[in-house]
Amino acid sequence: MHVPMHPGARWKNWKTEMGRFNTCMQLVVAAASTQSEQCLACGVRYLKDVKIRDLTSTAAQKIFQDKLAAPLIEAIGQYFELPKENVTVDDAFIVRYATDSQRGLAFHRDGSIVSSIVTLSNESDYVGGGTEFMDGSVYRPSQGGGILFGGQRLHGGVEIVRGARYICTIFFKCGGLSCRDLAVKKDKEEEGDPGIWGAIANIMGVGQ
Ligand SMILES: O=C(O)CCC(=O)C(=O)O
Ligand SMILES: [Fe+2]
Repeated sequence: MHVPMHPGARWKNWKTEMGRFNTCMQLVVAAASTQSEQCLACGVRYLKDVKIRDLTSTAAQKIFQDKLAAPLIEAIGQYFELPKENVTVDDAFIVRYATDSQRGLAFHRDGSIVSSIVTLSNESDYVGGGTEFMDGSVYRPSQGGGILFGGQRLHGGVEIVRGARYICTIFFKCGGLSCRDLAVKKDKEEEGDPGIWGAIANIMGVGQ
């Protein structure tokens, strides 16, 4: 199996592991039913992301573990030359883009060492969409296909123009190494909290 890693790569064997449509849809349905349970319990409306660890379906949890996380960790060990026994899922989500809610995602870095984005929707279910990198390349794998890339590489979600696009986004860490603290710090800065170094820079009157 050859997986080119720059700047985002299709992971070609993934389709056979997932069994395509049914398995993908099981994850989407599990996300939707988790969401409606949350609705009943607390009135919160599902709009965007459902964490894999919050999925109420144990079958869906198992699909994620067996068909996605485990084989992806193998691929990460192989292609990123990381010790696979130390690579774990830090966080993972089912994300929905739709014209009536979030259409896309601005350029950003993930709080991960390596990220994977896997298409769950059928390609005829949406127009537009895909993962874009700074060199202008856009990856739009068909249902059951995915990409792996270094989480610190700037990337964004292209806006969809029709329909709904479901993806599974997975953030991997390696041992104690994740870029989560960095990501949280950057988010805070963007929200106007300058953080300790920013505060010192402000006091001293120097820019960062
Ligand atoms: O929509 C995409 O393909 C990008 C998603 C993404 O970058 C993320 O969820 O962190
Ligand atoms: Fe991302």
